[in-house]
Amino acid sequence: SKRDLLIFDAEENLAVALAKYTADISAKFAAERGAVTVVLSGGSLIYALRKLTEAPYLETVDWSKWHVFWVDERVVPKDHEDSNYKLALDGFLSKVPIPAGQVYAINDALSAEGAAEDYETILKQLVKNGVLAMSKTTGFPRFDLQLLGMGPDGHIASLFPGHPLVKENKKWVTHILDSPKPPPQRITFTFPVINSSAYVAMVVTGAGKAGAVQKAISDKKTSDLLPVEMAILDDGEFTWFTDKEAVSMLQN
Ligand SMILES: O=C1O[C@H](COP(=O)(O)O)[C@@H](O)[C@H](O)[C@H]1O
Repeated sequence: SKRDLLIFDAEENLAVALAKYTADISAKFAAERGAVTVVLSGGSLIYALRKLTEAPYLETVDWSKWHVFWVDERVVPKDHEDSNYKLALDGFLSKVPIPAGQVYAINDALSAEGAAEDYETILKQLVKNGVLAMSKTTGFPRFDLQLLGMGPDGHIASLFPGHPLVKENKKWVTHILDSPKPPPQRITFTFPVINSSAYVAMVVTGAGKAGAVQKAISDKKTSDLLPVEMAILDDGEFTWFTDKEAVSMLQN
């Protein structure tokens, strides 16, 4: 597993580089597999994807090959202000021509537990269809690219510091009823799924996240690992996309 730390002078430059990175990975998997499985988080990540909706990528990316998933979702109606689906639809998905049937939103009519089970069933069907790859070593699905953000507390997806869900090692998708960040009811991919990915971009900007970035990037590991420190890919490339503010607490 390879890890890279990219630091940009300005968020604008980060967004430009993130678009090229995503387009290159998209071209690789479209050619190799005929499908590109892309996982989105909610939060600030969606704004950072804005350059993909402009020239040249709007025309050059083969959007027809994209299959879009969420690493986590709040259990609210799809048109609710807290919905990660709505955030991505408004800021990204409505601006690129991905076939609607290849955008896998949660079933918002179900309970959190039901929605997590339903989402895992959809993933298993896509493995059977050959759209979604499986990791030969972990036995979990292997997404081509996960585009993720991190909260100031070091949480990723809806996997929060000190929460028992960070230890889930059987389910692909699980649910949480007591998220410390509202809204409380969510579904989330588990660590084995995140860590089976081929590529992960961890997109983190702003001074408010500098403490978690410092802890995550430090060589000195303590037993109280932040969720972002538990994102260790089995066989993939993990790239931090950061700005100066986010790395302002690093020593070198
Ligand atoms: O609640 C959530 O927060 C994280 C981090 O969001 P950010 O705005 O601080 O980048 C996000 O990655 C996750 O998908 C979302 O549900």
